[in-house]
Amino acid sequence: MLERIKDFASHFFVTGDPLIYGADVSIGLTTLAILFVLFYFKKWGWLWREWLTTVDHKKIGMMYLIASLLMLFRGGVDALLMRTQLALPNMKLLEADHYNAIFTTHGTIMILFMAMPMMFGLFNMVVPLQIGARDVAYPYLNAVSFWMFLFGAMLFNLSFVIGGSPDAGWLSYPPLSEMSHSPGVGENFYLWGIQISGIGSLATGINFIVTILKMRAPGMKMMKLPLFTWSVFSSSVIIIFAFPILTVTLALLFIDRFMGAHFFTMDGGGNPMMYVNLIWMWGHPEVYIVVLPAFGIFSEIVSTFSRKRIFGYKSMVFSLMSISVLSFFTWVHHFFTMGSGADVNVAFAIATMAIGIPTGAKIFNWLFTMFRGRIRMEQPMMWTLAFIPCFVVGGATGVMLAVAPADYQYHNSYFLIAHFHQVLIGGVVFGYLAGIYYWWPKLFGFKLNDRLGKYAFWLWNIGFYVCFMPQYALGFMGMTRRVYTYGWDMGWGPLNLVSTIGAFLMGIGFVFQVWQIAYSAKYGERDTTGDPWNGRTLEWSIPSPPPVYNFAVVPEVDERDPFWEDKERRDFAPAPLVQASKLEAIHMPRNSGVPFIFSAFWFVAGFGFVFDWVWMAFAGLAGVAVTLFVRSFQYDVDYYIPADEVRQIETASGRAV
Ligand code: HEA
Ligand code: HEM
Ligand SMILES: [Cu+2]
Repeated sequence: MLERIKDFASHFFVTGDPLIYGADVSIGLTTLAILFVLFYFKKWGWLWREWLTTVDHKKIGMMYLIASLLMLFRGGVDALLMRTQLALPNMKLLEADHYNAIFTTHGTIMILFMAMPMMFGLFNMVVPLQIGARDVAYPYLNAVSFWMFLFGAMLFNLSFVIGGSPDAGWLSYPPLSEMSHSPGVGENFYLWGIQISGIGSLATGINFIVTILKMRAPGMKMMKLPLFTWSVFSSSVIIIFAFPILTVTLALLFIDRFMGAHFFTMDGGGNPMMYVNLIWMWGHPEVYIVVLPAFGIFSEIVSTFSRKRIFGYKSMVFSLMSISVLSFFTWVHHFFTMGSGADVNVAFAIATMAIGIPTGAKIFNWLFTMFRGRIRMEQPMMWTLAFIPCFVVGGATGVMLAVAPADYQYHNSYFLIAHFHQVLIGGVVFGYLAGIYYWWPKLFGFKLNDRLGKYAFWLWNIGFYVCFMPQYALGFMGMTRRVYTYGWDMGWGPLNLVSTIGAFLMGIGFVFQVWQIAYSAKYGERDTTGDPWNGRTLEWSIPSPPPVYNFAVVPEVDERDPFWEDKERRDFAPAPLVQASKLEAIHMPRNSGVPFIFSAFWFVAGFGFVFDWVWMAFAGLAGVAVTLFVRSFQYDVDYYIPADEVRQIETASGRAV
């Protein structure tokens, strides 16, 4: 036992880097402060009843949002550390090893623990409201998904405090990620953190497909769905086909590492190229998983703020679905240079370029929607307008990369780094931010302050171009990705300095947004109407924030943009009130603590596997089994909100008499 404790303690002192000690101490102090507040104000019961056991899609959505903003902060600090190190030649801020760890955690966190949960947050906050449902199809599974994500993310982040971070890149190619080259525990944290949260993502994909197919309000045919909901559907379709590949790939790598198998090592008959193929069969679709919902958000916003129906609805749906199919046929473009041969490369190059066609169709549809519209420049619309040119340039450089012979030149250079940040920031981050600004008043009941938002907007936008445009040039000048420093003689100094300045501008933009949220919570304009933007879809027909059951009476739908059509029919006069006596009791899912405990046991099991403590891993797995067993005997999983209570809530919000 003593040996074990010593072994464990040694993990705290692996690197001897003052930066890490500093961060460890501040994490420790913050944790203590949070615990102190919870004890002091006796908030444990509240936390457990209202949040940890909730199955309400709105609350789960908010928790995803908070977690993803924290992860954006961590990923952003990583980014600024790297940019500071690269600002000048021969900088001494980070060691080579430390730099490797930072780009690995930055990339992994930004895609898997920032973009994915922010996206799931938006799915949860919006989809049931848009389709006139009272929750998702499987509210309990939804809670399982969230806690699996959160515990997976915590496990991954824990690597920073105990044991050392993974450092083999965000996709962890073997042989570098094999035991022979990465004997530390960092890779194990990577494998288990992603594995646990990945199961949650898969379950979310299934949940939303069923929700969209089965929970729509009467009359809402598939071709009448709001486009955001369509984009969630297309993204979920990719999830259910792509995430199982990830799960299997990481499991095989774990078996290599844990049991000395040879799936991906040359000795013993394995093949690292197999890993590269498998991981990109998930990795490429993954980038469309995160960008399609952003496209859906832009469609809603463009139409609302141009006060017009979306141009080309059917082609929008068709392009979403064709991108989700095409996204499975392009993965080889990530390794054109790894010897597939000219014929294979050509096939994948053409498939890759083909994605430009449906994407282009969407861009033109947005432009045509705005054409002759009465455009209102509110915050969501500003981010949408900023997205269009940014994404077109980022997409066009993607098409340049897709030219296989030319990719021999661009591959793994800063040209590539600039391409993917341009589509990820200009597309995904701008899109989700637009969505957050748009739906914030619905969920929280107040608007986010305009003035602070505009500062943030301009800082992000100017910062973006200042940061990433020079990187295209640096790529041509021969600067490769994943280098931790360079000499004066390379001539890369000035452009790198400019790039770093841009990165800090974006960082300041983020600070403004945090301030904006805090400020608006106190002083923000309250939304008393439920329809702050003159919206078109069902979520705007109910109060902000919506009552637990969302819709007191499930709406009947007969056309697209149902709420808008309804408003037009009554010439924008106030909606007629419901007769309180007609309101009925509402059937709802009951809260449960099992998803939290179940996922916590996965965390314990993952932690055990990370340190090779088999006793702990099996204890965790036993806990998982026991919670499943207990759950299977819980029959009391739902309840009715009495009609009287529904009447009370609806009369109080002025919707019923
Ligand atoms: C949200 C994320 C996202 C998105 C949307 C895209 C979109 C695209 N990407 Fe990108 N890509 C990444 C994220 C993304 N990518 C990441 C993270 C990597 C690197 C991973 C790593 O190595 O670590 C990468 C790497 C990458 C490579 C590998 C290069 C290399 O390693 O050497 C290639 C090569 O083909 C490529 C191509 C494309 C193409 C053709 C598109 C297309 O979908 C773009 C389509 C859009 C347009 C074309 C613009 C709009 C269209 C019009 C206005 C119509 C008219 C235009 C034409 C017909 C050309 N990407
Ligand atoms: C604030 C803006 C950002 C800055 C300044 C930034 C900066 C960087 C830097 C310096 C690198 C390492 C380059 C290298 O040495 O190879 C990098 C890599 C990466 N970034 Fe970002 N980034 C930002 C935002 C994002 C976002 C929002 C995402 C995803 C949604 C993202 C995803 C990635 C990925 C996947 C990698 C590759 C990691 C790897 O090579 O393993 N970044 N970024
Ligand atoms: Cu790709």
